[in-house]
Amino acid sequence: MSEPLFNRIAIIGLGLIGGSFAAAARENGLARSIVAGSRSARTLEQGIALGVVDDGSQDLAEAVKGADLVFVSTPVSAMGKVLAALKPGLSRTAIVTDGGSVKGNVISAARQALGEHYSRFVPGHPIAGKEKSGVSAADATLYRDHRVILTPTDDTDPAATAKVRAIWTAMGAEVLQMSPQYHDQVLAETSHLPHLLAFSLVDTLARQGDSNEIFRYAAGGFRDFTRIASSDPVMWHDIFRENKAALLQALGLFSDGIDRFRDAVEKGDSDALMGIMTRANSARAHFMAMNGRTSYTRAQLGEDSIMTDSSKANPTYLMTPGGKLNGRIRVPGDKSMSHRSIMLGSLADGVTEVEGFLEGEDALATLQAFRDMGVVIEGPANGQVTIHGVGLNGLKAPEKPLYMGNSGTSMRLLTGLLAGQAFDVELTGDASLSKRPMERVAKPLREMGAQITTGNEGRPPVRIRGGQPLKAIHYDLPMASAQVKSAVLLGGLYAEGETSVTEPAPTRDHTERMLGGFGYAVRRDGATSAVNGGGKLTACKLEVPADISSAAFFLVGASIAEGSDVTLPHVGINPTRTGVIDILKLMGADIRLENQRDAGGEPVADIVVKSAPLKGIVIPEALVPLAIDEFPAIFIAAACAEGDTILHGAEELRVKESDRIQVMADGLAALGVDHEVFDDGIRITGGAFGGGEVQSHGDHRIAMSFAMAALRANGPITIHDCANVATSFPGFAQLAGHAGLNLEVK
Ligand SMILES: O=C(O)C1=C[C@@H](OP(=O)(O)O)[C@@H](O)[C@H](O)C1
Ligand SMILES: C=C(OP(=O)(O)O)C(=O)O
Repeated sequence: MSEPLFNRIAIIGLGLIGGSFAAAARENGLARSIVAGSRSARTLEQGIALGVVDDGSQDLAEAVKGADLVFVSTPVSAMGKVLAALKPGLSRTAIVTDGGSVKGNVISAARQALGEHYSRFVPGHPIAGKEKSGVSAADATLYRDHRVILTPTDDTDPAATAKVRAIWTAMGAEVLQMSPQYHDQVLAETSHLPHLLAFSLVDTLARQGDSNEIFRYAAGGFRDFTRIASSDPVMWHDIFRENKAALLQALGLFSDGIDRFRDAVEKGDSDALMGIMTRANSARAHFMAMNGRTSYTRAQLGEDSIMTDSSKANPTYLMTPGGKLNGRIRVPGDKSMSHRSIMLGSLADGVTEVEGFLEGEDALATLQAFRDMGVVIEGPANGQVTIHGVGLNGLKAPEKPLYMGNSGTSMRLLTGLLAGQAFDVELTGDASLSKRPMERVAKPLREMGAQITTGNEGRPPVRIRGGQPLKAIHYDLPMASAQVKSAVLLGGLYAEGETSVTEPAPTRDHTERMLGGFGYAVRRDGATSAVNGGGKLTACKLEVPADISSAAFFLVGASIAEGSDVTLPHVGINPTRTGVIDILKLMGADIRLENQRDAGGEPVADIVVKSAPLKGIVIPEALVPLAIDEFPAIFIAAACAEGDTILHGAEELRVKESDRIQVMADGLAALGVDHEVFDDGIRITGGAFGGGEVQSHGDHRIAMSFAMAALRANGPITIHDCANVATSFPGFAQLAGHAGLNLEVK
């Protein structure tokens, strides 16, 4: 047996929290002996009788003698006195920690009471509890899969913090670390305020003369809202007093919110009412997703700064080799079009209805940004979104920076669109987006008169100074980028005169087509597109087809896995997006387009793919921009083809969510695929390959591409860091599993 973490643990205050800590320590073999200190002889007797602790003392200094860990779980208001009382018994090296729900005041009390021993005090707060209280309710599993927040200060000994972290982790808890101030603020907003409101609502209604009548009719809403008003008044009395400053601040925020709501009700302002409630709906959906550890809003909500155990938030794909793909696979809506539907719908006059919207995190980041700028957007529900457009000049200044998550398209297109607004705005993103180049859009927009600054080396954050008159320019795009083209055209909506852009090679033209769909004239002349500023967009109905970039994984998977036969219905086959089909066909793939039709100005088809022997090719450079997002998947096809596949002219791949040339090369190397990296591309020699461990570097397309590689690998493939698959393809694992891929999400 391994050594227990502690020799002797003393629990001071043997209620539900202390008793459960003792029970969990015992069950997990974390101490040789466990004793308790409590003023109540009865509690001690009970604890010993239940087998939760071995021994106990009413004298707290006596109780902690010989303990190398002391866990104090008395009410927060008593903490100072309790610590002073136990201090004389503390051994020099003993670590003291607590379970109080307020940290600032507890820390001040501990600093005073413990004196020179303060550096061994590790403030903590397990976020767990249940309706029952007292040691008789002690539960060895209470902390399993719950969060525990530690708030060490600069004076706290890091070794002591590490040991306290270790014991909580051993009890199955997820340990987070943050500053005491942040803890008190977050808890005031998310726990103390709701408790106060529940107590207050019940009390307010109970005071009314006919309260019995009211409660008789109290329905689910009342019960749900006020359940926590049954909590222990003594404990909450303590918390409200001890966390006064943060609670008052949270109450202030809340009363501002209530005033806004009241105002909207009074005026019968439907837009304002719908705005508040649709934002609340989506925020709550994000919270729930966040707790399921999937949402881009983790960072937006400050969680990145408090998450220390990110592995739990980030799934790994465990791929069993072999298998084939079969059936009808409906992949989610087109990402590029989903972004633009929100942008143009918001700027239109009237109500735009969208069907087939991609409920992935990138498109949701765009949607949230427009909500933050005052646009009322209902949904998404089952791909349906209703956008109450505010007109070209109706956006409002957001209250905080707009968070674009992982999405380059959101940040670049919004930079263009926001360059001509009357207000200042800042755009931020996650770790990957924060490394991507933004000067490519800032530069032409500055030429138009915009005031834009970018961060270090031209990366995010992007800060835009409002109120700058824009003038039209002609811009020759230095690289084939639909995002830069779109940013300039969207800026052009606000510029005086005709803004035109010429591209070096055709790139996706959804901005041009969709502007047309909203009744905004776009002049198109060969490689040049142009708009006149000052026009108007008119709301419309939009149908977003399935995303060919998501379909691409199945085009490759079905091509490489013998016996596959897949139909991908209703996929967008806009000619500026079909490079992947052309490339795979050149390699020998069996791909047919059936039922070709027009859906709201975009061509769509059902794509039928059957497995076929592939051969290596030199990829025509003209096809590169038309397949720019599909190269990770195409590289997997190349690894399964006979002979060499050679790609040049694809340096843009290095500035996507990851450096897609290098990251794919690293993954191919892990599987033993022969290849050679070029600055602007790669050579891949196809053949048999094995399993291995692949890092996706948080890049959705890398993760999904290597998932398909498993169909032909000779060993299992483990793909790390797959959370961002949800940016473009929520539900990928399930859908692919259904089609025949052997994928386990861990
Ligand atoms: O305009 C768009 O919707 C996109 C353009 C492309 O980016 P670049 O413009 O950087 O090539 C593409 O990679 C991205 O996924 C979506
Ligand atoms: C490059 C991509 O997206 P974005 O630039 O919007 O992050 C992509 O989806 O592959």
